[in-house]
Amino acid sequence: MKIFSADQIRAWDAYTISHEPISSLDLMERAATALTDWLLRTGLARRDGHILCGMGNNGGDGLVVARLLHQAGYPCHVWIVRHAEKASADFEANLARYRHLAGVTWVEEAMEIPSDTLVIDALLGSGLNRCAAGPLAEVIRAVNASGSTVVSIDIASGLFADRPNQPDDAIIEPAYTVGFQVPKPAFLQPGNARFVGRWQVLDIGLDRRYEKQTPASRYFTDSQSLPSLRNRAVFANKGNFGHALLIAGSYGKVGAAVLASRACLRSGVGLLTVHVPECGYSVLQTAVPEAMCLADEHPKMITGVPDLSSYTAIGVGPGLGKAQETVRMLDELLLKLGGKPAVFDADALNILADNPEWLTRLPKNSILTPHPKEFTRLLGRTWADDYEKLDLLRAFCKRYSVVTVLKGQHTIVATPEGELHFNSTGNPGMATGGTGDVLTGILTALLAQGPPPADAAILGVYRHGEAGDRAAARKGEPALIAGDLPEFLHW
Ligand SMILES: NC(=O)C1=CN([C@@H]2O[C@H](COP(=O)(O)OP(=O)(O)OC[C@H]3O[C@@H](n4cnc5c(N)ncnc54)[C@H](O)[C@@H]3O)[C@@H](O)[C@H]2O)[C@@H](O)CC1
Ligand SMILES: Nc1ncnc2c1ncn2[C@@H]1O[C@H](COP(=O)(O)OP(=O)(O)O)[C@@H](O)[C@H]1O
Ligand SMILES: [K+]
Repeated sequence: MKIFSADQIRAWDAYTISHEPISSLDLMERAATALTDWLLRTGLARRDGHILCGMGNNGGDGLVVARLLHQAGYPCHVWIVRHAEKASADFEANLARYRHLAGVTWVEEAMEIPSDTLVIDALLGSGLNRCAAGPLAEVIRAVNASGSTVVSIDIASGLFADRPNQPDDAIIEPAYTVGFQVPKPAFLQPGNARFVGRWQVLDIGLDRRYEKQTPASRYFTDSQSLPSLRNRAVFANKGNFGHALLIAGSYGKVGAAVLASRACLRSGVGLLTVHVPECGYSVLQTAVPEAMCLADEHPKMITGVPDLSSYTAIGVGPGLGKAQETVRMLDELLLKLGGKPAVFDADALNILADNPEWLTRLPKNSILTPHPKEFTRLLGRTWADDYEKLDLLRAFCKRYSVVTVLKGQHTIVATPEGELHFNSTGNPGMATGGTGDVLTGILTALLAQGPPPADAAILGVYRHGEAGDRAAARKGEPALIAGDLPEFLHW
């Protein structure tokens, strides 16, 4: 699914209005009807709730929701904050319609909000063009202080859809954000967690032709937009699915090699060889009998690179450590890789960060899988906000011609062409040691089977999160451990 900017979404509304065709008033009715149905379906609707409206179309949505809830037997208090000289036409039309049913209260300062009620936030939507100030800011702060359950329509009032806010901006902190059609960039930024809550988007029937014909550089990966794994032909043999080599583990961290290996084998690879320090040999042969094992001559760390000619993809990094001998091994690996597809993770990334001049030696389209800390090390700097992080990520991928998987809640797959793919699966239960090693195993297996690296990364990241979601559903988030993930992979 494409992710559009606030301007593009506005243009999409306009396209639908002129091509369906539908009046803007009827489109507002459709959006607010979908939202009211959601409130009724989830059981959040209640009598005596508070609906807070601004004077734009977001406020117009609020007035339609007020009317529909009233008609459904849930009359609410409607407050309108006077923040402008003039209201939007659709707001005015819906104010007139609502007034047939009940009154509204205009305010120019914060009102009393009870602590145990439902607040529907329709103050400001995607039309926000400066930070909320004056009475709007007062009302926003009063809502946040009330402790009520807040549902924001379209986006939390005060939150910019596609650019950073300042730390002191007045922004609603909702329990839920209910947006329309597609997620807004703001929903996906870790720094906005407080201002988004649990979010979802409702289909309001915006014209699909606009989505098809409008270019985007940001995507949301859901089950509908996944690259697929090649079908396994009936007469296939193991030679058809690649031979992966994992280079992983050091004394005390052989588990990382085991986790990556199990995940690799559960991701369709034909053959797997794992290169571990000598101390990991019997561990690996016992824990993962399906894998072949090469023992390094060093008892505790990996110091050498095997002959790479028979491998179709290489994964390096989990549990490696950063001993001098291992640093030399990575240098040798970069020399020997040629153009082979490869995944670099964990200490392989930390070694690259210590030797940034090696980044230009990475094979084109290599996959790098840093978490944010590792990414700051690779960059040699940090970022001022989530949006700058995305700019830096794009520039990094372009400069080194690599695919970068920036891990987190919505893991981002960034391509050398400048596309950003935000993942939709995964949960906080996965914030536990070793889940990244599992991802490396998955990605190495997929690369070995030959798809374009960006597709392998998008698909692998999605399935990794999905396995985490299945594991969490079965065991509960706190009980989830990395070893569960390979068992819950399903292709
Ligand atoms: N017909 C349509 O195009 C649809 C629009 N929809 C709703 O329309 C909303 C966007 O409507 P608008 O473009 O009217 O935008 P808003 O409802 O966000 O209001 C913008 C108005 O407030 C002013 N404003 C912006 N920032 C302000 C600030 N900090 N302090 C005071 N005033 C400020 C603007 O100048 C403008 O007059 C969406 O968020 C969505 O809720 C939905 O009804 C779906 C269909
Ligand atoms: N809150 C979260 N929501 C979704 N996924 C998460 C969350 N926290 C962590 N993850 C996922 O778990 C994995 C953690 O990887 P990483 O930090 O490398 O762990 P490790 O180094 O212990 O293997 C990543 O794929 C990340 O996307
Ligand atoms: K809002």
